[in-house]
Formats: sequence, C-alpha cells, structure tokens
Amino acid sequence: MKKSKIKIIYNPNSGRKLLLKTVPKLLDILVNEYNMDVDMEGTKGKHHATEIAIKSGQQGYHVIIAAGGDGTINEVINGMVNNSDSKLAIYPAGTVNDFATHLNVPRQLMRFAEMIHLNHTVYTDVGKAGDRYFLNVAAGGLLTDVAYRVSSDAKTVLGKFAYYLEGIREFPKQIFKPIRVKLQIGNVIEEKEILFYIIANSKQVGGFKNIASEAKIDDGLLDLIVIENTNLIDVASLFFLIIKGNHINHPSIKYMQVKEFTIESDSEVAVDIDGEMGGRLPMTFKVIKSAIPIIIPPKETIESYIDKNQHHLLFTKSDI
Ligand SMILES: Nc1ncnc2c1ncn2[C@@H]1O[C@H](COP(=O)(O)OP(=O)(O)OP(=O)(O)O)[C@@H](O)[C@H]1O
Repeated sequence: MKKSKIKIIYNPNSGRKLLLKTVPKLLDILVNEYNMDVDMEGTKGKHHATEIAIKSGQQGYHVIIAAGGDGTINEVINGMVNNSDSKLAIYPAGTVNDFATHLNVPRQLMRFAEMIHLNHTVYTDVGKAGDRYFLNVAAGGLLTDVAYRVSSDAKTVLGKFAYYLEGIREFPKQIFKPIRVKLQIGNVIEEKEILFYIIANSKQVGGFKNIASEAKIDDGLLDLIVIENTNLIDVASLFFLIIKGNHINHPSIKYMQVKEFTIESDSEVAVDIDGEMGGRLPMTFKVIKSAIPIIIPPKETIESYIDKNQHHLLFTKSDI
C-alpha cells in the first residue's frame, strides 16, 4: 500500500515554544508507529505558513498538519482553499484553538497520531472575509479607550471581548462605543446601532463553547450574531447569558444564518479574522461550502479524547 505523505507546518513560537519539542515527537510516532512518510517545516514569520501550504498542495501531500495557534491555522487554510487536494489536520497549540476544541481534536500526541491514522474526514465550510478565508470566526466592534487601557496586551477586538466576558465582575463602565452599521443581506438593507458583531463557522468563539449555538461547520451557512446597542444593565446581563450560551433569544441579539452579506460603517471598525487583525469595514462575508477536507476524531473515540479543561482563560489577571 502507498504510504501516506504528510507535511507538518508548525509555528515554533506559538504556545510557549512547546512545539519545538512536540512536533519532532509527533513526526517520530507517525513514521515509526504508523509507517507514514512525514516531514516538518517551521514557519519563519507572517504568511510563511500560507506559502508552505500552497507548496505542499502542489507537491501532493495527502495531509497537511497545521500545528500552532489560530493565527497559524488561519494562514495554512489560506494556502489550501482552491489550491490543494490535501486534507487538513489541526494540532492545537495556541491559547484558544476554538475550532480544534469544538471538534474535540486531541492534544495528546499518541491520540493525535491515532486520529491521523484513522483518517476520519469531513468537509468543512470556510468563511471568506474580503479576500481572506477564515476557519472559525470573523468579529469586530469599536472599542473605547477604556478597553485599550484596561487590557493593553490583548491583541485583537475579539480577544478583548472574550477577556471582558471572563472578567465579568470587573466589567468597566463602557467597553464598546455603539457604531452605526449598514447590513446588507441580498436586497435587504438594514441600518442598526450595534456594539459588536460575530460571524462564526463553529459554535465555539473566544473560548466560549456555545456563542454560535446553531452553527455547524458543514451546513453551508455562516452564523451572524449582532449585539445591538442597549443600556449598560442589559449589556451586563447579556454577557452573563453569553457565557451560559443562553443569549440568542435576548431582545438585543440578532442571530441569523446566512450565505453572504456585507457590513459597512462610517466609523473605522476593525475586522478580526480567526483572532488576528484582518482589515476594516466595509467588508463582504461569504461562506465557501465544503471548502476543505479535515481529519477529525471519529465519534466513537471522542469520549476518551475530551479534555475536561477545554475552557481556557484567554488572559490572566497579570495581563492587565
Ligand atoms: N517564526 C515566527 N516568528 C514570529 N511570528 C511568527 C513566526 N511564524 C509565524 N508567526 C506568526 O505568529 C502569529 C501568531 O501565531 P499563532 O496563532 O500560531 O500563535 P499564538 O499567538 O501563540 O497562538 P494564539 O493566537 O492561539 O495565542 C501568526 O499570525 C504567524 O504569522
């Protein structure tokens, strides 16, 4: 039988540099336990993972293992959509890894290698935001100066949003400035004053398991959640509901499942893409159905994979 040809693309700097140790071990297990043909390549900086993924697709690798945080995974998928017949597997090594966590991808090396061997594959949708693809989420809002002062190390709008959800007891007076947006879905245009928007492919965003509770990675739809402008008491109670995953019927939440839409604003509103800064509004978002084959654990093995501590703190108190 022909050997599986596997490329591991890893970010040596993500996840406290642990991948420098774990990736060679993973390679060793795949080669020696499962008789696979494996090589690995570390990324050297921004967008390098995309370049390697494009090249690996052209070179006919059967599987590309993306090892790193959500930023690295995002760069890898940007090199795979429309470029490759390779399958994707995610070895999660960052702070959040929403998509992999949602799919119960094991972090333990033997289990992960077994998952690659079992080769259980589904086709996942991806989102497209402007000319960039995202695997899990695009999001944004207009943060106030307070938000920047309180959490200066938090990288992105989504990161700060998740931070405030975690630190709910220290909820500052005002995090978001309401912004006027124009939302266009098909021929329907709505103008709204909003605080935040989230566009999700999976249910889990920012470490919270059920933010997009209706989302499925293979339904050909993106889940758009708009948090409309509301008074402060409502925002606080709303955030509690979000933590519990009980928010979608709240009067200030608009939850829609759509294939394509455009958001515009007169304000300068950032768009986070899979947790990294990805441009500004106006932007058109669309779903690319079944864009990438991805190896995930088969149902019957998941129970034993589940990490009881999947819910991560994005930022600790020492970050502020
Ligand atoms: N060798 C490198 N040195 C510095 N940055 C790199 C290198 N290789 C890749 N990068 C960049 O680092 C960014 C962040 O990487 P990644 O998301 O994998 O790690 P992380 O920040 O530790 O994870 P998380 O975002 O989950 O906290 C990526 O956008 C990528 O472009």
